[in-house]
Amino acid sequence: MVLLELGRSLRASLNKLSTIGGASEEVIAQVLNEISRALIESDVSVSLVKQMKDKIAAKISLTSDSHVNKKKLVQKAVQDELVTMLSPKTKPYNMSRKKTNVIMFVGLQGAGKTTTIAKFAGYYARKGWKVSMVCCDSFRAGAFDQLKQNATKLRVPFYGSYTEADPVVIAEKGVAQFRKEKYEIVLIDTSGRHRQETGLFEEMQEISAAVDPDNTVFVMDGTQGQAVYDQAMGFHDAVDVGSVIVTKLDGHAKGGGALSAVAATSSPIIFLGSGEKFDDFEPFNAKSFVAKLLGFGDMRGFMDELESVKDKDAEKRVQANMAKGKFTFRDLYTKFESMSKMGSLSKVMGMMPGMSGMANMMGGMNMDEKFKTWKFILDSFSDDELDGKVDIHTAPDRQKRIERIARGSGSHPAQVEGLLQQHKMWAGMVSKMGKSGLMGGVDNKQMKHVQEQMKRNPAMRAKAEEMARKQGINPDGGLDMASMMQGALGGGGGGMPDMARGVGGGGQPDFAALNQMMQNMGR
Ligand SMILES: Nc1nc2c(ncn2[C@@H]2O[C@H](COP(=O)(O)OP(=O)(O)OP(=O)(O)O)[C@@H](O)[C@H]2O)c(=O)[nH]1
Repeated sequence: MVLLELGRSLRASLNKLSTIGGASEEVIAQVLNEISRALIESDVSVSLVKQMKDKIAAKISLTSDSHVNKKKLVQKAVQDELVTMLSPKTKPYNMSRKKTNVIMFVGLQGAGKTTTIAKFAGYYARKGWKVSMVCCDSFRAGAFDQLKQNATKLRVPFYGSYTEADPVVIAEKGVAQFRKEKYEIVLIDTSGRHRQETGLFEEMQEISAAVDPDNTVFVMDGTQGQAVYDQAMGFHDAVDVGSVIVTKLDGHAKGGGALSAVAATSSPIIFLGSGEKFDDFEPFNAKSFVAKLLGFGDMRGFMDELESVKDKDAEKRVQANMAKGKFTFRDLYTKFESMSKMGSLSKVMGMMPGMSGMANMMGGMNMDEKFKTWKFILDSFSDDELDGKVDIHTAPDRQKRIERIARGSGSHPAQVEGLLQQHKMWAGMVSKMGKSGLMGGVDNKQMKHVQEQMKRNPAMRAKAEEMARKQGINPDGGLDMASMMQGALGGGGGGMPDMARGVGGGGQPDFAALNQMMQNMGR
């Protein structure tokens, strides 16, 4: 995830609250100082950090009740203040599937516009939108070739010209063509300049007047930290900037400053770029971002993402199977497909409670490659094997089948064996949960009942919070308890596949405790 260093420092500071026996005044002061230092190192303005620290300290001192868990209080206050600091005041443009959404990208030279357009195109194309690109950068030789190359890789149609020098003409023609062909998204790449100069702004204004974009996205280089504030304001004043994408946040020390500075301009940040690859791109939402930064996972973001990419019919089949305690190889394939549509695996894992640390730890280890290999392997299964009509785990000709699958998928039999072992583990978990009735999910009425019960019964709530923590879910992470339970249980309402906890050998869910709890809740 982006801002690895900052996240690590913040988490390490907050963890001190439990490791240095209790949360005395001194420990809290020390933690707040460390948090402030980490933010300043990430180039967040000193006065902003000071304001934030004062607010957190005030919130903590207001609570005189000695029974209140101070660690929780500090965590919640830090989380809330970071969210406030990073929350842009304006709402971003919401794309509609019923029209052609024309989106113009502007920014200084080298900020990453062309790369970002490709990432943006890939992100929406994966979700099934009809996306196209227009290259109006006639200033930089090679810009059209770069866009063309990206578009070809992504299999997205593009428009541009080697001979036409007027970017306005290119923009008009390109947009007209894709409107006629009923594309849902047209992305316009404009040229950048070294500095904010009149020529750049005039050209942007002319293109804008010619194509009347639904949204103008300002792409800015996050490595400049706080300094981006002036740049953002400059563009904001020159063209009607509707949203911002901050790039190059991969491990860069000044990322925190760039984000807080953009938020201070009231422009909504919509995506963050964190590398040169198309997958190094994630939607920005202050709450989810902070939850991930502090290592709490982002269940809501995960659920929203999963919801937006999944094949509804296939997921229904998986849910029905899982409710019966069944988990076939085809179900596994469906889960892989949904997850790979969400982007790189390390990103997906970063969204899962309790998994963000592991995603970071994985660092160089390429889980995405492993995932891809597993998909190729599953592609070489027969229909009967995928649907469990032939149980490959127990088939008398198991070894022969493994060898056939390995040949078909260009992999090693040991890799096929590895996948079989993983499947066995996940299927075992699903079977246990199916038997205990937990995989059927929890409907809204039951959820309401649970919520009511929790309100009336603090002991039950405390137990639920403890349970959620055991499942790696942060009860203070902005989710209500009922949704958290749903997350913890997996499956319910088409939520998180419980197998997620098994990826990479994570802990097993606490079935006994879950069962006990559901019984307590009157199920
Ligand atoms: N590390 C990193 N590099 C990035 C990111 N986004 C873009 N880049 C790199 O930044 C350089 C410039 O990116 P471009 O997309 O060509 O920038 P541009 O804004 O289109 O440039 P002009 O067309 O000259 O205005 C390229 O080498 C990209 O690979 C990012 O998020 N992280």
